[in-house]
Order: sequence, then C-alpha cells, then structure tokens
Amino acid sequence: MKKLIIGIGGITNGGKSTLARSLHEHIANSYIIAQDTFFKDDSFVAVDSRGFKQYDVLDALNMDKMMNKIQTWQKDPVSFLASHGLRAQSPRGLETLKDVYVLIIEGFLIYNYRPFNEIIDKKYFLHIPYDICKARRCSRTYNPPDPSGYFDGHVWPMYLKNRKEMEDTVTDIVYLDGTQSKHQLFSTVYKQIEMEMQRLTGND
Ligand SMILES: Nc1ncnc2c1ncn2[C@@H]1O[C@H](COP(=O)(O)OP(=O)(O)O)[C@@H](O)[C@H]1O
Ligand SMILES: NC(=O)c1ccc[n+]([C@@H]2O[C@H](COP(=O)(O)O)[C@@H](O)[C@H]2O)c1
Repeated sequence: MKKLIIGIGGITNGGKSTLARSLHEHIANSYIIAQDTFFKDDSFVAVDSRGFKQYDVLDALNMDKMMNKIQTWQKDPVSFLASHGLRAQSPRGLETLKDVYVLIIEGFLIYNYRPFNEIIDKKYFLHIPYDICKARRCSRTYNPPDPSGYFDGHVWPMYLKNRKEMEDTVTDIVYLDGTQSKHQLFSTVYKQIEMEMQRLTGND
C-alpha cells in the first residue's frame, strides 16, 4: 500500500476548501483533514488591545490534535477510512492506482507548522490579490463574525507575516493563482497528483 499526502494551503478565501473538495471527489480513497475544524474555543483565543481576537496565528489552533488525527491516518489509512464511515474502493478505470491512499491536508497555516512540512509530499499554496481577498472575505460569515476593521487590522497583516515566515523556511511549495477558474485550478493540480500516484505505483 502506498500513501500520498497533499497540502492545499494558502490565503483566507483563496479557494482551498473548494479545490480540496474537488480533488477528494475525484480521487478514490482520499480524505480531507481541514485545519479550520481545529480552532480552539473562542474563550481560549487571545485578544489584542483593540479587542481583535487573534485567530490568524497558530496559537489559535489545536495543532497537536490535528497532528494526532494525521498520524492515525498514517498508521492505517484503511482502518482510518472505515472509522470515518468510508470503505476503501477501486477507482474507476485506474485499477493500478487502487493501492494509493491520499490524504489532503487543507488550511491557511499548514506550512507554518513545522511538523507538517516533513510529512506533506506535495505542497500547494493558493494566493489571490488583496482586493479579491477582501471582497471574498467580506461576503462570508465566520463564527464569530469578523468585527468591523478586522480584515485590515488583523487578517491581512497576519497573512503577510505568516507568508513571509513560510517563504523563509519552506522551499518546495507550488504556488497557484487563485484567480484562475475553479476548473482550471482543479485540472492543473489533479494532473500532477495523478502523475505522482502513477510514479508511486511504478506506472510512469
Ligand atoms: N477559483 C475560484 N474563482 C472564483 N471564486 C472562487 C474560486 N475558488 C473559490 N471561490 C469562492 O471563494 C470563496 C471562498 O472559497 P473557499 O474554497 O471556501 O476558500 P478558503 O477555503 O481558501 O477560505 C467561496 O465563495 C468560493 O465559491
Ligand atoms: N472557524 C473558526 O472558528 C473561525 C473563527 C473566526 C475566524 N476564523 C477565520 O478563519 C480563517 C481561516 O479559514 P479560511 O482560510 O477558510 O478563511 C482565518 O482568517 C480566521 O480569521 C475562523
């Protein structure tokens, strides 16, 4: 059995969940672990002097818990899928790839957490310009909702800081232009993953 771990990282509202979901739909025996399901309870998130909750930092997330879930998958993907109500299956027409189990790790701060960089085989990072990011963010409602001024006062400056830190420490990232169509992004990444799966199963 072969295992492949794909990272779909990037800016808030860059299209990470959308891309991760399409990949999952098209790759048999794949599973998504999403970082935004590991936020700490609101009461444990620090607040700055302006009253802004510090959500866009690793401290706001239960990264140990996320790592534990990933390790459970790594130990035994078949049991992992079964315990999440999924049965391992043969992909349509690609019999030879059936023994590849694919984990998709999706999130806005996955490459800022060092242990992940060692285990992610293919690292993708979606980016979009400030204006598009702000527009997409403003049309979405988080829980708790963004207070007024949150994007410019917290989200964007933290994005710039986290991105710089990532660029200074991680070198093997494939950058994706999140202004491309959903289909274009899916098709670019899917082709590369398919090639990687073929390489793993010795079919290239
Ligand atoms: N390639 C794209 N082009 C235009 N809009 C997109 C694209 N990908 C995602 N979106 C839209 O942007 C918003 C955020 O997408 P989402 O996948 O939830 O982003 P993220 O997980 O990075 O926060 C959604 O309204 C989604 O439909
Ligand atoms: N899911 C939550 O509990 C929660 C709460 C408040 C803010 N957020 C925001 O989620 C963003 C990260 O997720 P996305 O990359 O999907 O936008 C961060 O910018 C953070 O400000 C999430």
